[in-house]
Amino acid sequence: MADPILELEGLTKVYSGGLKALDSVDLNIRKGEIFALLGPNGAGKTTLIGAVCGLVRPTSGTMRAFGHDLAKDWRKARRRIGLVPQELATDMFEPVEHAIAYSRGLFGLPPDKARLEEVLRSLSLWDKRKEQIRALSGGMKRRVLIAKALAHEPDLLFLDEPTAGVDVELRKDMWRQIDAMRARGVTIILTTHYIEEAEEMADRVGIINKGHLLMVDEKDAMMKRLGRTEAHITLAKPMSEIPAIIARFPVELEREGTALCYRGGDGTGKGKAEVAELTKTLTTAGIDYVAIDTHESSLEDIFVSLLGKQEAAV
Ligand SMILES: Nc1ncnc2c1ncn2[C@@H]1O[C@H](COP(=O)(O)OP(=O)(O)OP(=O)(O)O)[C@@H](O)[C@H]1O
Repeated sequence: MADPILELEGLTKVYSGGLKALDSVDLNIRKGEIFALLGPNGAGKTTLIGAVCGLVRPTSGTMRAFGHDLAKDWRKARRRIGLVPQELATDMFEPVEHAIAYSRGLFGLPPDKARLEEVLRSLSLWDKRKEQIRALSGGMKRRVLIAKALAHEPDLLFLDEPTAGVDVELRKDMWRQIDAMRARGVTIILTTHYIEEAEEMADRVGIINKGHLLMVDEKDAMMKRLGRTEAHITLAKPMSEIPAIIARFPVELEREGTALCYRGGDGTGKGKAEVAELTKTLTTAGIDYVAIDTHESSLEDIFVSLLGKQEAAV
């Protein structure tokens, strides 16, 4: 793999109560990518981030970041890693700019006014810099969290559920921020429940459930490999069997012969073209239909179907 900046091998975490939150996770993160870790509640996302950021002690496995073994050389690597946690654990009475300058200081970096201004401006916090954090809206507090993580100029940034509970406007704004960070060369790992978010922004996606990393792939390849087109064609008259003229299409009769269901394609638009051909064939054969409902599968469908398969396998 080109330039892995984070390498996890066999990463396992068993909490003291015996719960296995991570089960032998292998993962390489490439320089400059946006990697989305998708998984339901309790999948192990926060535990994985915590392990890399030194907040959770792994039970076994190895972690290397920027070529340093995190178990031995943690400090050197940690300087280059930023974390935007889910919740603000900071002094709410502090003015915004102090909180951010302090975060930078924690990493032993000298104060840098220009950098502070740049971070504040890029997150639209400049006008709020003198305000106490507690006086800010929820969305603005989120921005403070990001600003704190950016203050020490990390090369690898973890965002744990960056947009959970924020409104649509702010979510879009956050996406833009994340894009801008990537443009500056920051590698980004984000966890999310919002599949839309992964679909919109990520280069690669990892799906995790019950501590198992079920799949890691380029987002586009995943969509192509697992994407499907589904079309429901409501017929003018019910059928008792599939006519030979359309037997070559992947169709089934549904709703007591009143609808034809096409399931095929590969997430590249091939399915849509095939549905168009199917309807043309029906028309030519004099088979009337009254409605067509087409659905291209999304990352969400892929996610739900993968998790369903895992449930079935347990
Ligand atoms: N300190 C802890 N002690 C014991 N169990 C824990 C601890 N922290 C997390 N867990 C458990 O480990 C599992 C994974 O939790 P984790 O927070 O990593 O999941 P997550 O994917 O981040 O979930 P969410 O999306 O809800 O934040 C869960 O079953 C959780 O209850």
